[in-house]
Amino acid sequence: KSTVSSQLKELGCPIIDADVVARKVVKPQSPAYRLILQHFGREILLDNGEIDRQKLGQIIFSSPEKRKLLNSITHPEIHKEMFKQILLYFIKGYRYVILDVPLLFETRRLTRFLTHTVVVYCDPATQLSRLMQRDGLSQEEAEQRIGAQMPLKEKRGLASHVIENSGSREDTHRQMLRLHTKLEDSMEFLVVRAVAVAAVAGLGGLFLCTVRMLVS
Ligand SMILES: CC(C)(COP(=O)(O)OP(=O)(O)OC[C@H]1O[C@@H](n2cnc3c(N)ncnc32)[C@H](O)[C@@H]1O)[C@@H](O)C(=O)NCCC(=O)NCCS
Ligand SMILES: Nc1ncnc2c1ncn2[C@@H]1O[C@H](COP(=O)(O)OP(=O)(O)OP(=O)(O)O)[C@@H](O)[C@H]1O
Repeated sequence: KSTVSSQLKELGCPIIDADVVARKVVKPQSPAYRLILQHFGREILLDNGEIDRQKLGQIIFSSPEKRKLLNSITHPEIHKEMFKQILLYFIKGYRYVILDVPLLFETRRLTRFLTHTVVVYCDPATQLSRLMQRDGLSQEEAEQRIGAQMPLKEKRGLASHVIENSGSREDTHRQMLRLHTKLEDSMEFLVVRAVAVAAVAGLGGLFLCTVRMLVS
């Protein structure tokens, strides 16, 4: 996903990266940080008071219950922050925003606000070896992380568009350009801008409707 979203960023597309947001919402003294400490204890902290991501990762990727608990703490905060950022882009006049979200189909919370969903697919063996290489993980650690998410094959069936990324970056780039053109063509930005003005004027009830149109 990050590979494709950074290619889209180079084209000037606005991107909201859920992984970046996830790091922001657990900064020391934030509500999610406090809840994490309450439930996981101070032993998951680094000396500087920040969360030791490696330690927390070891805990949650080897226990589905703990992962569920962490998700229940972080996901509402992540989604709130993402909606804020979406609205900001909208106010700035962007016609749409691209969300880079690892657990989109697993949490299902966001999908109803989106008209287009894109899965960046690669075959399982390639996924495993790329993850091991990128994060310096053992095979077991990488399998645990992949096992904590819906299989890509299943996600592929749920997406409205698929980018096949088992091959070269150049091939992926070409597919991304084709998809970008197709999606740009499908934007109805005049309607979207009209709703944005209403939302900025404080018509709170229109917020969800605004978001739905924004990411269309
Ligand atoms: C557990 C944490 C501290 C580990 O951090 P770390 O920097 O070591 O790993 P990173 O965030 O890069 O994730 C590693 C891999 O695991 C996946 N992943 C991350 N969180 C989860 C999760 N809750 N469930 C399934 N897969 C996950 C990522 O997509 C990635 O493929 C961190 O992933 C986290 O805070 N997760 C909970 C928030 C979350 O769900 N983030 C996903 C995006 S919304
Ligand atoms: N076509 C490709 N050829 C070679 N390497 C690739 C290709 N696409 C992605 N990679 C590499 O695979 C690794 C994983 O890709 P990327 O970080 O884009 O995945 P992601 O879906 O964002 O992952 P996560 O959900 O784990 O954050 C990265 O090191 C990336 O550079």
